[in-house]
Amino acid sequence: MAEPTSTEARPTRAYVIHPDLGHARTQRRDPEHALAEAVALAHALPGIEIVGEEVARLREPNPGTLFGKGKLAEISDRLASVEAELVLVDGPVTPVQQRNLEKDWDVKLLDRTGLILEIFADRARTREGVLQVEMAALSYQRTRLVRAWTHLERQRGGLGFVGGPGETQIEADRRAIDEQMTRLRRQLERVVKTRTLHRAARAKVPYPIVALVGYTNAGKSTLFNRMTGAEVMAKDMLFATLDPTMRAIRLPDAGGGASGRKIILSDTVGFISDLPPELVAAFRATLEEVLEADLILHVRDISHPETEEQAEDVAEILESLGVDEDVELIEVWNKIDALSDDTRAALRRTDSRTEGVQSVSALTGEGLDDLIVAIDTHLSRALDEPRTEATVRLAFSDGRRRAWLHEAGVVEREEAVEDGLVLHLRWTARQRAGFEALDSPEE
Ligand SMILES: Nc1nc2c(ncn2[C@@H]2O[C@H](COP(=O)(O)OP(=O)(O)OP(=O)(O)O)[C@@H](O)[C@H]2O)c(=O)[nH]1
Ligand SMILES: [Mg+2]
Repeated sequence: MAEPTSTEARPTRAYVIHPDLGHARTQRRDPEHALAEAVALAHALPGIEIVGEEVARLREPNPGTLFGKGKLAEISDRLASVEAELVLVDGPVTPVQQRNLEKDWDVKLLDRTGLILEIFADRARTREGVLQVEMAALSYQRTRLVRAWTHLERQRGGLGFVGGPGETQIEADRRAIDEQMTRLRRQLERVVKTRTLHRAARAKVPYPIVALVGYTNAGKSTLFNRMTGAEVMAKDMLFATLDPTMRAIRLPDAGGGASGRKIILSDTVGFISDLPPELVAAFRATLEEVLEADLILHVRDISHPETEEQAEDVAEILESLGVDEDVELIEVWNKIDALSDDTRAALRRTDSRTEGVQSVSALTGEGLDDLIVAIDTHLSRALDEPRTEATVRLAFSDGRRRAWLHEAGVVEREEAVEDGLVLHLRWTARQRAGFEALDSPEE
């Protein structure tokens, strides 16, 4: 095994492989996109230089070496020619396969779970986040005591908690891990208890909670920053946000639209496909805020080629977290600035026809006024605010105020009369005040 000759902070040369099992399992995703996502994941790890990447097709995983003989040699040559030190395999690798591949290729190897754990370990900020990553890492490591992935740890002092046990004392190590997990679990319980107290204190603040959720890199933090003026890290890096960040804000007055309602906005960790099961469980509590949200904003990167698949993944995870189907939810179609004019115009049409969809650009601010009106409307519904009926008469030319009422979702019925439109409404006092604050059209 090639040991680094010194501890200088030069980046680790990493090679990314996405094993494509083809028809061996139902493949929803284009393997090239999966590889691109794996490379993006790898970039999220500090101190890494990607020196190569490939989709490696295999008909059936070999139990001993994952890849068959020919493939093994082929990849080995490529690894040698780029002098790779670390191989990231975007999929599950058994401990035995890992050991054999490391020996055969003379590299360190991380599988997908190991990689995500490394990233989580690097990103965790709060006490609870750190403890959860430690728990997840330990339970993962317990199953593969053949060898710990000590390479990165040595490089940058990360993941010290997994300790890199040697291969000689597996039994003792297992016991030590169990003890450590028990300790962590106790600490975690204490932290969660404290947090519950905090939450109880916050519950007295009568602001509704609005949670931003979505696939990683969808633009949640960027939107959060736009809306709060805060500088939560927004990076073109997966998992830029690990622990939820919450901030109380007053909804801005969107051109006479929204009400100045106070809300708590919560930014959360991004989702990814095939989140390792250990992590789903471990991060459930991190996403607990989502369970308490009065309104969920599902932020989507609508410019991403696999935006539909990503949305399905998010829906699945929300369901597995126990988010109720009748929780109010707005789909925020983000990054419309990155679309062609035609696609964008088409989206805007769909959006204005579809309840619960708002297209925006968190980057340019386009569409945010409408989003704020929609948040207000959805919240008033979620909070079950009392509504009254009203009728409003508008001139045919008053398209703006008519659009506002439709956007706010308060129109029950519309009829044309001789000199304009009569709109029958059901609205809350807040919505009424918002409408009355709109400028009247020039007569
Ligand atoms: N073109 C374009 N890029 C955007 C927009 N919103 C966000 N981005 C970019 O997308 C990348 C990811 O944005 P983030 O806000 O960090 O995404 P996130 O959803 O918080 O990601 P995680 O925290 O990793 O889950 C950054 O490079 C942003 O600048 C947008 O409306 N248009
Ligand atoms: Mg973020």
